[in-house]
Amino acid sequence: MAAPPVIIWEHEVERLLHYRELVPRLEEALGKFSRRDSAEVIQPVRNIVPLQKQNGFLALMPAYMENDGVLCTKLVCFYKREDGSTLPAVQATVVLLDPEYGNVKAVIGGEVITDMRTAAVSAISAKLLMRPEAEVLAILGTGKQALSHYRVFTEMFSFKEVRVWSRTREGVARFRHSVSSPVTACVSAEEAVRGADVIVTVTRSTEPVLFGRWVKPGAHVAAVGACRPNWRELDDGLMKEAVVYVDSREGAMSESGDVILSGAEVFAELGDVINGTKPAHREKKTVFKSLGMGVQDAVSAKLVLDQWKAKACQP
Ligand SMILES: NC(=O)C1=CN([C@@H]2O[C@H](COP(=O)(O)OP(=O)(O)OC[C@H]3O[C@@H](n4cnc5c(N)ncnc54)[C@H](O)[C@@H]3O)[C@@H](O)[C@H]2O)C=CC1
Ligand SMILES: O=C(O)C1=NCCCC1
Repeated sequence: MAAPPVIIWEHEVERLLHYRELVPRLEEALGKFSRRDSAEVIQPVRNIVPLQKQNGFLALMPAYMENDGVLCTKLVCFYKREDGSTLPAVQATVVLLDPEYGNVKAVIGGEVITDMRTAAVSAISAKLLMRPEAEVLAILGTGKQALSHYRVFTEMFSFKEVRVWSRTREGVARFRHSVSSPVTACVSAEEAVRGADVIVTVTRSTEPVLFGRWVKPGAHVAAVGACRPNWRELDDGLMKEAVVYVDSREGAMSESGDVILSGAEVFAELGDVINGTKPAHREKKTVFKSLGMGVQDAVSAKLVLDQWKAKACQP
């Protein structure tokens, strides 16, 4: 009989997961995904169940990495909550299975994984697509993703200034209290992004919050919110003039309102740039449209379980 599953909750994940180990694994996984070799990665576009009454969605995100022996699925609910709601915008659990027997090996809290892997992938997009001389980072939104993005971007790069904007003063105040270094609080999204080299959009908005006319030539945008086909964070102007990169083409074509409604062409997946099959247009305006992928959760969860086992074995 298989051993009972290990259960690893959020505070433990927070202790075990570090960007220095996570980022290279995600980069490798993105590259493998874009090779479309079914012995390396099988990851269908996620199944979505609408939760009409609760104004939300349940997404089922399976992934199988045969050569790595990783079989995983995330169950994630996300909601279109109003500001001030005490309920979370995203709730997730990750399940790791043994591909040989099909038994569950581990049940892992999925919120820290979701926050950290999403931010780490945006940071990978910046590493590949921002100009080397980038000095100013702007973050639109001040929730959980804003915080994880701030953490990994300031760990991986040396920005001279970090600007933040939120619709509410309280949002900015809370954010400033949660971070270790000074940030510039901006009263409008336009003020935050004018002249910025890298812009991260991490809002729950369903309408554009970032407009191409505000974005300077050569800037890189990592767009993380707006994960439904009728939701937007970016306007048509930005989508059409930028070179657009995505995590998964299939995901973007079925879920991204910014891609679908603007009619913008998807130039490449991040994995194509990692594999050297498509160029990184650092000199142009670039958009990385993030939607999130099962393989990102799979490698993150495997890392958590490996670290947990290593720590559990220590005397
Ligand atoms: N691409 C990906 O892999 C992932 C995307 N997401 C998405 O990222 C977004 C942010 O997630 P969290 O930080 O966890 O949420 P959160 O609730 O912690 O923060 C959301 C932020 O958006 C702001 N906001 C809400 N409505 C707005 C509007 N109409 N205009 C401007 N700002 C608005 C809030 O004030 C808050 O600062 C969500 O849309 C979520 O679905 C979340 C996880 C993974
Ligand atoms: O990949 C994920 O995890 C999510 N993507 C979009 C919405 C919330 C969670």
